[in-house]
Amino acid sequence: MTDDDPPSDGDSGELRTVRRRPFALDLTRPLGTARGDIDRREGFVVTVDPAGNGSEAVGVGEATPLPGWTESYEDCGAELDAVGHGDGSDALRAESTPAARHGVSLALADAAAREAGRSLAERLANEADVGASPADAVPVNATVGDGSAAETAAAAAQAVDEGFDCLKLKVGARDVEGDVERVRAVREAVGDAVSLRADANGAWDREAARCALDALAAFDLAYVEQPLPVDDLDGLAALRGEARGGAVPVAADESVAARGIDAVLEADAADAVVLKPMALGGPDRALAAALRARSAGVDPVVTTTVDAVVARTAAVHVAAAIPEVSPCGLATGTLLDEDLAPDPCPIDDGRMAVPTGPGLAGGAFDDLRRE
Ligand SMILES: O=C(O)CCC(=O)c1ccccc1C(=O)O
Ligand SMILES: [Mg+2]
Repeated sequence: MTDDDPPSDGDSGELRTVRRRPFALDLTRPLGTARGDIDRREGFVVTVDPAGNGSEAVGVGEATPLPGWTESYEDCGAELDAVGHGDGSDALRAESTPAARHGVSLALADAAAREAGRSLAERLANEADVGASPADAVPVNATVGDGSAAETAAAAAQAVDEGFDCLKLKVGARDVEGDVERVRAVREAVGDAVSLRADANGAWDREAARCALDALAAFDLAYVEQPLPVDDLDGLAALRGEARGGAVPVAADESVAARGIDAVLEADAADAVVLKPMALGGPDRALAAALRARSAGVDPVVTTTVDAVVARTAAVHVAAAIPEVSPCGLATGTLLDEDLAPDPCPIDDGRMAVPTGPGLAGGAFDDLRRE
């Protein structure tokens, strides 16, 4: 990492100092998706010092944009620089620069939670009026990228050996028959007790999606994620009822990030919604979307955008604040070849531990907070 702080306003008597420091992390191997490979993540560690005195309550956040999902790296950095002269996340535009808002709002929430001696999950749940104590562990799925049927089945079997009982397979990067063979191979390899999801990342048109869901109905999928392009909410709503009488539930992911949770719920477009704090503008916004989905009878699932450890840990706190959350796509740390700090959320038997705090993870990110 190199130092690239924006000019500090600490001397001018401003309430807050916001700093950003760039990082770049390679994936161990590319994650194959219908929208291309993800092979490297570049972003910013964000720190805020609400008291302006370098006290214990300096908060840390992370802004790791993923073009297609969020603003560009350049726009994210520019927005963080701008807010470094302003007064925090309220000034940040969640719609146009969600990753920047994520970084700052997370750092502020971490600082506030530390100050109060609570975990981030406790603070988020309290601010959102959840009315239940956060979980101390959350169920997670393993994420399996595109590959041949044999490669996919081998990766799936390995994940099950490691204790996962829910797997998410990337589909849509090859033709529908190829994906059906992959899902068949996985189901044969892991047996009936393992929950399977498939994520098409918007690859199919309506006809291909109907074919795919008809063929995939034989394999007892928990859901197919984003089978249609982001804007086709009516298509998603229709697909839910069509395929073998609705045998394959539908989840919306890109559609939530692009159109907003309210539009997706209003259109009856999904049985489940995939919520990425980095794409939605922050942990607070992701939790709010999850609670709205819940009250509409739609199942919320929290995932990362293959973020570094700070944002990943924040997403774990978001998931922990959702009562009885379904398996979440948070087990993405092992996709990275290196990380900003050791991971404070060990996975055991398909469940990820939620750090007790204060803030994100007690002293686990002290080096990042103080650098
Ligand atoms: O949900 C998971 O298992 C991991 C996260 C994931 O798949 C993902 C990661 C980066 C960008 C997009 C996506 C996605 O869900 O489509
Ligand atoms: Mg997805």
